[in-house]
Amino acid sequence: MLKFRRYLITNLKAIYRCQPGRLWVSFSLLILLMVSFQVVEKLQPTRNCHCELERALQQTTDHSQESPDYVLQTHIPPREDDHPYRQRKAVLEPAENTQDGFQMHLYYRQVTPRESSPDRQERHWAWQPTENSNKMKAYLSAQQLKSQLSSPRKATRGDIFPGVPESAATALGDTADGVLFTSSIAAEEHKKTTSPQMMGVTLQSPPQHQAMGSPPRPWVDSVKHTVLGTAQLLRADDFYRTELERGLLPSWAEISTDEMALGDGGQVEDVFFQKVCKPKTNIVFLKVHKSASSTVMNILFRFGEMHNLTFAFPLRGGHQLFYPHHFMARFVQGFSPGKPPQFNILCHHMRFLRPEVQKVVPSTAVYFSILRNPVQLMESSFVYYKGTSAFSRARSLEEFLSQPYRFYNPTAGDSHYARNLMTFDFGFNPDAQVTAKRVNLMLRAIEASFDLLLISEYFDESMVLLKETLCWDLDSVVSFPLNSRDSSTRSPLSSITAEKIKAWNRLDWEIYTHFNRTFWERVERDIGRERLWREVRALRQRRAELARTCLQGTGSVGPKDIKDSSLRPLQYGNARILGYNIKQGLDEATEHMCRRLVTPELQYSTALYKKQFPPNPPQNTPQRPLQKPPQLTPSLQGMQQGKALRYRLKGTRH
Ligand SMILES: Nc1ncnc2c1ncn2[C@@H]1O[C@H](COP(=O)(O)OS(=O)(=O)O)[C@@H](OP(=O)(O)O)[C@H]1O
Repeated sequence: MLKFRRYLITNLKAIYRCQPGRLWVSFSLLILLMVSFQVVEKLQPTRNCHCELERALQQTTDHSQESPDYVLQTHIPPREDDHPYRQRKAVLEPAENTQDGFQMHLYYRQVTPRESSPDRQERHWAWQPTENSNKMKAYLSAQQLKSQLSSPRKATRGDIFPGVPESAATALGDTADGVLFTSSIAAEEHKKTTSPQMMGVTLQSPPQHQAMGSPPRPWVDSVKHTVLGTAQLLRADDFYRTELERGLLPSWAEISTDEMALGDGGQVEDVFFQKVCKPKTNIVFLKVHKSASSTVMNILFRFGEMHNLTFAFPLRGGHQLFYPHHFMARFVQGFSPGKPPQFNILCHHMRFLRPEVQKVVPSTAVYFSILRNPVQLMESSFVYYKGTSAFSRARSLEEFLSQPYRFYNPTAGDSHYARNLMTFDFGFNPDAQVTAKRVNLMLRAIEASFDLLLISEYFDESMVLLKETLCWDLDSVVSFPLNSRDSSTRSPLSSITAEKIKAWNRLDWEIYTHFNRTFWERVERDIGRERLWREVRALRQRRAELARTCLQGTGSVGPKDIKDSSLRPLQYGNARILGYNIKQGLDEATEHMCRRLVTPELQYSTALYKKQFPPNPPQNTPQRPLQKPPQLTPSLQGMQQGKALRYRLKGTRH
């Protein structure tokens, strides 16, 4: 060995001594270097490589790859009798092939980043003379600044202006007649510490840019995010521990915002926050099944009605957007392909398909959805969708889970209720093979399309986060739980069953655990625990007050005990769905408010539909004979056509 080494070195030396030898060595080294680069490049994780993403996601969503029968039916014009139980068997038309192939870039938001949309332009905070302040809705007068800065309470940087980065706080101190302001350093800090969608922040943009897209409380975001790095991720059960226990939050978090009066009486809340953002009115809510989505929908209905917003209703006042088809813009009543997106709120059950949704709502829309722990979700789904092919023959959920493929046929048109229902509703293939890559792609795709994912187990916390994101007030997100089952139709689950459900719904489980984690990170970043807790408490107080004002008895009652039939929710499957009785003798305004809080989804939707599309007044001219209505299967008459059509919301003309 030693001999060989010596021999090699001697020979190499000889080679290196002559000119061609040196050239040969250099050339070899160059080749070696290039090969190394190739290898390193191959090892890099793929970033933004849409071709790769598309290929992989096509696998995730193209059902036909795994089962030739399991293809979409979106080319068939929607009919009244389209229903969840119909088989999705059809050949795709070429024009829709791309969408049904469901490529990654179609799921992602438009490639243009959010901040480059007109109302989300990235705007650095900068000095702004007071004379121009009419452009700026949120500013402190020099007087207010001085009085705040000279306050005896300012012990720490955080105490001066909660959430203001140090560089910005310095700028505040330096100014005599400037308004808000930060140095580019602060803007840089902010950039580093906020997500892309938080970047459209300004305190001095022209009014038309303030209308949307400026998330509230920019400085709070930036400081909190600085304080809690991503290394210190929160878990839900960790969340309510005090910051002292966790030792993470700065001292100013202790201060109630109520105490933070500035100068001549303006509050930080008022000065910094409430005027910075304007309520968002363009909204897409993906109504994921069995995840408290009807309660969220009620919130959207009330807000939309109160503010005269338009809803993207299913054709002819149906109650689902031809679910389980992937969403198509033409499923929406009043949609016309030539016109720009025109509806404010899209919130009926649909199977998400981003490019089609974009045709219906303006590009400024906030996209959000709500998730539920797949264990509870499946327990609920098993009872509610007991009539579906997968569940109807199983005597219990346990029996189903013991041998799922005895009952479950992935090619059945209603199979999605029995497996990975959330995955399905987000537009993906619920029967896809679970690989890390696929899961990762799916999560990234959801993240790219949705601004906010709420968690039904933390419903009140979710509502606080929602109101922050939408820049709504607390009252707008107060609700009573709707579509809840009576306890007699709930079954407790053993831990073994729970594990089986997680394994069977693995894709849903991945979605849920990921967004449960990001939910708490988001809360931490945007609100902070102290304020969250205060607002949750306020929300619960408000709900209790409303319950005392509006409801007979202590709360929800069984369907037989609901006296007003227009308030009786649809009873479905084996579930007994609870409802409410409202108090007698309320004044008109209170009755109007209370009724809306407890009106079930179908009735409310129908009433709003009639308001948006008033029926034609009767004419004297002879009517054309009505077309024979298509036949519905009995199980769907309530769902699609809406038994509720005969109901009327008191306080509306229809
Ligand atoms: N506020 C609140 N917090 C937590 N959970 C809530 C809330 N409101 C409704 N729910 C529960 O959500 C379940 C109904 O979900 P959906 O309304 O999405 O069902 S549906 O798909 O529209 O039929 C249903 O779950 P189950 O009772 O387990 O079936 C409701 O109890």
